[in-house]
Amino acid sequence: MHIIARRAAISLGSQLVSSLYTSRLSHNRAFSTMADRSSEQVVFNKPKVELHVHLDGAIRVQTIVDVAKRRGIRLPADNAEEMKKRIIVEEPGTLTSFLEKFNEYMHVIAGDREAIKRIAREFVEDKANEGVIYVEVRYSPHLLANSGVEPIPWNQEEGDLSPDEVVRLVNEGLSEGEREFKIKARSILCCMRHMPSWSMDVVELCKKYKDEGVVAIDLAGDESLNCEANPEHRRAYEEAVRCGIHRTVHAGEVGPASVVKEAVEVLKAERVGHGYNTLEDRDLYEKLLAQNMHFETCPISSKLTGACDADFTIHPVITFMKDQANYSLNTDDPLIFNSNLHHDYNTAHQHMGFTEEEFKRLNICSAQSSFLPAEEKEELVKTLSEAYEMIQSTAF
Ligand SMILES: O=c1[nH]cnc2c1ncn2[C@@H]1O[C@H](CO)[C@@H](O)[C@H]1O
Repeated sequence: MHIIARRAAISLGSQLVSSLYTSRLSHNRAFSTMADRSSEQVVFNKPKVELHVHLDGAIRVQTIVDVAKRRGIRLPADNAEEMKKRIIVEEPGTLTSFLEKFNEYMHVIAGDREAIKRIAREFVEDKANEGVIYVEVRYSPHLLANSGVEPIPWNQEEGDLSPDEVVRLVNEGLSEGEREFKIKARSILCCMRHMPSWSMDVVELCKKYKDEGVVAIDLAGDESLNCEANPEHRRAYEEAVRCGIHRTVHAGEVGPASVVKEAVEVLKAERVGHGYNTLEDRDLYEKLLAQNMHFETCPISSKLTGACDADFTIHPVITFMKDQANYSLNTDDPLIFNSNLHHDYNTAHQHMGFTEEEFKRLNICSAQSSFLPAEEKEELVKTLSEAYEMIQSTAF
């Protein structure tokens, strides 16, 4: 009964999505994520899976402006268009300079219960509008809290919103969005490379909320400054393994292949966030290909963070595609990249030679590599296969 209901929800989601779509994004839809890509073609107008996107990098600019007004927080710009100009990265830079962009707005959202729930709900709406039927969204509960976290982030005054309550609020917002927009959303909790003292807390939160939508642990942040995982991160990942918590790690985005090797061999990552520099170590790459390791790639992000060459025609994801590797296409931080998932797919199509068949294949790979329980994963794969007309749908 439960499974049928879930399945109905997913199929309804895909029907809804396809019925809403034309080959071009409507202005409203594009505006809802503040990415003015209204004239952009939609090359893959089919249900999709997204596995690597940061909640705090996927907030609507309008929401930041609204919340700042309500809370009486002064922003350097008081309208969305001006604020957007301050936040977005338009030219390739570095991962370090990109990460500084979070300083522009995180103090507005952090510590505010209504805002946190709102960004989670709106996130699901935006993903539904991009044709995503299953998404795993990640964030650091500590970076949205203002109590029970040391140091308190974003120069906030101490308040009473703990990382634990942040997770509950995000879960509520995501669940509301799921019910309203008929797609499935799960979350991944991030440890931060520069804050090893938070990592044991993060794994405890993953354990506590395992049955309420939290599916995995991640390690995010600037790997260029922290090439080797701190022992506290290692301990958190050991605990995750011990308790059956799924694991992904940002590695080989800007750091060398050795970070990927450590992620897989020491931290026991089941998926690699980005992973482009794996290609620098042929043996490692071949080993990971043989293991069917999943790479969560983010083309637009990789250009703007300077992780990869700005010339998309020589992008590492082309090698993944040619080798028929197991990888996904993702937005990473659509707010800061002024982007959306269609833009990543369009780029892959226009500059990297991606075909409709490859889009289908990589989405099936993504579903298979999701952190859903086996039964739900099977349902997701089946829903995609049917939508892609890869198997006959069987009537009950
Ligand atoms: O591309 C990325 N690489 C590494 N860290 C990132 C990236 N995008 C966002 N974050 C970091 O992850 C935190 C939790 O969501 C964000 O606050 C940001 O610091």
